[in-house]
Amino acid sequence: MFVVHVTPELATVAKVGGLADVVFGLSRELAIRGNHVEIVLPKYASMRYDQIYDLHEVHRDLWVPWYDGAIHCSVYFGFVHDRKCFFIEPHSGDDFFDRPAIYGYPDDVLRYAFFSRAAIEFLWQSGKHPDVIHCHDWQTALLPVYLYEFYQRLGMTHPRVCLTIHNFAHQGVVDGALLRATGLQHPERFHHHDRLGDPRYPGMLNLLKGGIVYSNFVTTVSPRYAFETKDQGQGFGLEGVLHAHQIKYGGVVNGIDYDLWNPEIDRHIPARYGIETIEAKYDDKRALRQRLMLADNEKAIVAFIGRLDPQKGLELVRHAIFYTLERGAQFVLLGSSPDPAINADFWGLKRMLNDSPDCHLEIGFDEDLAHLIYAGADMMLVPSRFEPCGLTQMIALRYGTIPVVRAVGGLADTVFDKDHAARPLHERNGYVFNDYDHAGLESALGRAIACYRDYPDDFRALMRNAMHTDYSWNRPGQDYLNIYDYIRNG
Ligand SMILES: Nc1ncnc2c1ncn2[C@@H]1O[C@H](COP(=O)(O)OP(=O)(O)O[C@H]2O[C@H](CO)[C@@H](O)[C@H](O)[C@H]2O)[C@@H](O)[C@H]1O
Repeated sequence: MFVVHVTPELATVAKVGGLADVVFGLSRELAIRGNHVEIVLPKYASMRYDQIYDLHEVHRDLWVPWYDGAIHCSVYFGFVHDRKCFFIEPHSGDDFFDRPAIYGYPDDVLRYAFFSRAAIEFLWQSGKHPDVIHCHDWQTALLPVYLYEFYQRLGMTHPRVCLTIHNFAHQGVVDGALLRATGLQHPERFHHHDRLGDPRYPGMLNLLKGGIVYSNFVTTVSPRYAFETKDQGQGFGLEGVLHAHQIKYGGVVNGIDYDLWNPEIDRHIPARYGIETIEAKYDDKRALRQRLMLADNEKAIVAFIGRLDPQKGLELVRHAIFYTLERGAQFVLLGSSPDPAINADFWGLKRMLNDSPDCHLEIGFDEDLAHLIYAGADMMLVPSRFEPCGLTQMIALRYGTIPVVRAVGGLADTVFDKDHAARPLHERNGYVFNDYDHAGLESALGRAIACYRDYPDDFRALMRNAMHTDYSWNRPGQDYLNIYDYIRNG
């Protein structure tokens, strides 16, 4: 099968969050299973060019319709860790992707509306007829709209579209200027509530909604989040749309890339280990302490890695830092936010805790340090308000680092409480709490720290269970292939 992923992010070249990891891992899994896979993404000025092999121009003149004219683009090809990637570079005064960051600009919606158009125009002009075009999030949700409104008429009748929604909090809501820019000419048609009309803001258009309406299949990244978004008011206004299209909506838990996240071969950590050689994890713990100048003692290390976004439960993270220190453990945080106020808040906290030998907050994005933390920490905290899937708990499990999570979204589908889960003992792999408050958090984190200190054998057994859990791309890869088959034959 020929599959093209159209995406705003791809690890290891253009990563803001978990979406980048998913495209990276899933594309490899599909290729291993004998499919032809290509990836189309913007040519950002801010990409990690050192991670792209053999980058060269393949199309000098791609003209992409925009407003009343067209924007001249070039297309480059290169390999990102063996994945075949096409990078689209527009040449216009807008400098859509020639900017220091990936997101965070007032014209973000127009930038990605343009990218989606450029991506399908590129597929069309280069004569590619993939079986499936797999789009990701609001940034590429207009692609199926373009396909069915413009390109099908031109003879592009073969491809089917699968849209994966990694987060309903971001939908790409914009005013009618979008229609003029994109050539989607008939306002009454596209503003209609059956198409792109935003359910919450009258007169506005919603790209993600358009993607749901026009795609052949829509997934989100866990069954629990699929249920929460459709039936529990977590769809940020799109609950009704999901209901109307529920026949083509489902959840597939993400995998993690076991080549990248594997303590047995990880080159970012000083000591490699597996289930049988778990002792070596403590060399990584020492290395982590050395790197972050933490005291070397008998205490557990509790870690948090993630975007510092309200989604991640920042008040509970803050509370967890003090609670952890009070309970005689150490705390390590790695995170950053595009919001200066949130960063400033955590910088304030960092200054306040500067003298503690048991706490380190690292405010920034650091892939290498992330590996060392996954390996060196004993517990990984994920106290999210909502969490579509969550990758940090799955990576932590792989490294024998025990997740302490709130039972929402994908966290509820992947972590099972040591003491309370309705699961056989060998499948229990972490600590889980329900209520989004201090007592909830303490009920799980307190048990985890106490088990580490008072029942080391039990904790060790839990670590082994964690490392046995299979969250590779093996199963989700097959699930996506089944979806692709279903829509091709539908
Ligand atoms: N400061 C930092 N330095 C280094 N590495 C950092 C970092 N901050 C985060 N990371 C890394 O980025 C990834 C984040 O994964 P998450 O599951 O938290 O994704 P996110 O919420 O961004 O994405 C959304 O999409 C993903 C994928 O579908 C869903 O799992 C998730 O629930 C949804 O919110 C992890 O690999 C983590 O290690």
